[in-house]
Amino acid sequence: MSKQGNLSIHSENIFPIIKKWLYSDHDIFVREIISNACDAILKFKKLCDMGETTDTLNLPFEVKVTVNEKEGTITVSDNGIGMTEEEVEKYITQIAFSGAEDFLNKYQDKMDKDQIIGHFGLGFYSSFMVADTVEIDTLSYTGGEAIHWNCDGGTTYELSEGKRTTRGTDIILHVNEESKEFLSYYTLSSIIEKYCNFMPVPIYVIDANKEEEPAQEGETKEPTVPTPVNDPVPLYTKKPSECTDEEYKAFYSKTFMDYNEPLFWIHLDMDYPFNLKGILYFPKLHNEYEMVEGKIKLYNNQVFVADNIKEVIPEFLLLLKGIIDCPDIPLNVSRSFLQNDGFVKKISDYITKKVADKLISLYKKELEHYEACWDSISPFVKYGCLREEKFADKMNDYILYKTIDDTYTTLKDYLEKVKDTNENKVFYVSDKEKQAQYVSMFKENGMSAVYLNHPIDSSFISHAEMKNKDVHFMRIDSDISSALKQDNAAIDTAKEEKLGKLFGEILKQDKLKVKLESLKSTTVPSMLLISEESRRMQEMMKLYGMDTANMAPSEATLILNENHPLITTLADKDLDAHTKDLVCHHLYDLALISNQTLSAEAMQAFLQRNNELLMTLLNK
Ligand SMILES: Nc1ncnc2c1ncn2[C@@H]1O[C@H](COP(=O)(O)OP(=O)(O)OP(=O)(O)O)[C@@H](O)[C@H]1O
Repeated sequence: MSKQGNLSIHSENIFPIIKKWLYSDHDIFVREIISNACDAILKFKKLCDMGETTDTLNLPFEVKVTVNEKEGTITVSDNGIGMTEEEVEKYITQIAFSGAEDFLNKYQDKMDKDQIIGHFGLGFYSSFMVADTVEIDTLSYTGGEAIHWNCDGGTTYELSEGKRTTRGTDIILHVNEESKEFLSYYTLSSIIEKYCNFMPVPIYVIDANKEEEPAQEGETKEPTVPTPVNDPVPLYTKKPSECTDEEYKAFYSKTFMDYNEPLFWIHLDMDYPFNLKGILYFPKLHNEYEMVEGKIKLYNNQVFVADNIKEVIPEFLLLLKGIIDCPDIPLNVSRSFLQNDGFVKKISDYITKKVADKLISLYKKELEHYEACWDSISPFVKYGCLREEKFADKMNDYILYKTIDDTYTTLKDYLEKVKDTNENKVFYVSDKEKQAQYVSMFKENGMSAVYLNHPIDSSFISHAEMKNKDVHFMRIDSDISSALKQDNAAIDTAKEEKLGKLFGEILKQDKLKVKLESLKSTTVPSMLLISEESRRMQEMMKLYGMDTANMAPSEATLILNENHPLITTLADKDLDAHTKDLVCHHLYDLALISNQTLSAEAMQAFLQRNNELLMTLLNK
């Protein structure tokens, strides 16, 4: 039997386009050809299950990829369903080809290759991206003649009698000059691992040019048992009830090459109204400022599609590591289509809901563990709240705040605790070092404040205020709470005025307010309070790249403690001008220092003053 045929009337332009197109990721052919081979095996298995065939020859089911660098070929062999002559003509030359033609007509004008999510649809013909000639050797499970198909990338193909004696198909690619890199056993193996690591049939990669090392004299050599490059039954395809913690952890480290244990995970398993399986892992952060580089691998029926597709997976989840396998997502469509697709939105809503449910259940059932994980997961949860309204609504009562006593609290519990001293006000620490003096004052007075010192927190604070209407977040140095002041202490206004005038004349800072307060603490003579609003405004302007250098400093108030001897002496004693100047500057600098770093100039003056003070001590 030998026969020639024309591929299609419009085919002249197809091959050059296939060859050029998707040049950047032409390794896709690996996925297309191997997934066809797996499909052929699954189809045959199905026939066996249905009792349609009793052919048990040629087992076990497997796909073999043989690379022969010397001959320049890659052969993908399967022992699946095979094809008859009619099927080759129908599926390969008519349907598949018209599929490829349709596909290219549709997308060749779109220069943006990312337009098509998974590039599904190019199918068998993607092999012509890397091969000049492609051959098919196939024998159908229905028996009959083995078929050989051959096409050299022109407009015709040849059909003749094939050589296969067992059921299945060999696809032989004669790799072209420009694609020789794929003939390397290691390159090809790693591409197969990338695209086919969870395909449902064992896949073996064989180096045809590798010679077995001869056994040494007197040595009996054990034959090497080949191992598949893939995991045909990945953990996420199993039922959650069948998986152990150890298996989840092992799957994590193998899949993500991360040898740190994940904090916890969510096994997704949905059949209706869409199919979705997967596992999402929460990785552990090594320090509080680290942002993990997450990775969500998207699969379609165990065939790898791509990493981190934000059109399908809510963006904030990309901070996690995980696998999502959803056969229902339409992948041969543009990204902008996916973005606006209601069905895809439902999938992403489902995943978001599952994540929130898991976190809430941890809070309710394993609070201790949830608290232990909080520092690692908090940037993720907060980012999620900023990005997804629904997630924020669900999580609102389960967001933890770390207090200055190193305990964890919810917003509700915090507000309940402070309702007598600072109702609806949350004092927070944004910088542990710079605000240490305020923290110790709070602690001395039994007051509570929370740490919000992650870069994400400034945005999160505004969001939390929006969600919790009456609540105000105040940085710990922005206000003097009544709890820090002495009860019912009347301020001597004449003294306050006198000191205000003195500091005004000496410091010459128009914007600086001076206030006398009767603080409980007798160790702090002066402190600086920075207005929350004006500080936030400046921070925001900085964030948007506006020049804040020449702007007036944030509204600040210098608090002088009426109960500190330095202040009373300064107010009451008749001091010479130089001493007054020295003490006022110093009190201001001391207040400033516990709030921010001094400018170079201020630091210079401060050090000089210190020296002078030491000299006066020595000269006493
Ligand atoms: N190894 C194989 N064994 C048996 N049939 C095959 C094999 N490879 C391809 N075929 C047949 O050729 C058809 C066309 O394959 P092609 O890869 O072009 O498209 P597809 O697999 O149907 O869809 P997709 O575009 O998603 O890949 C397949 O549907 C199948 O019937």
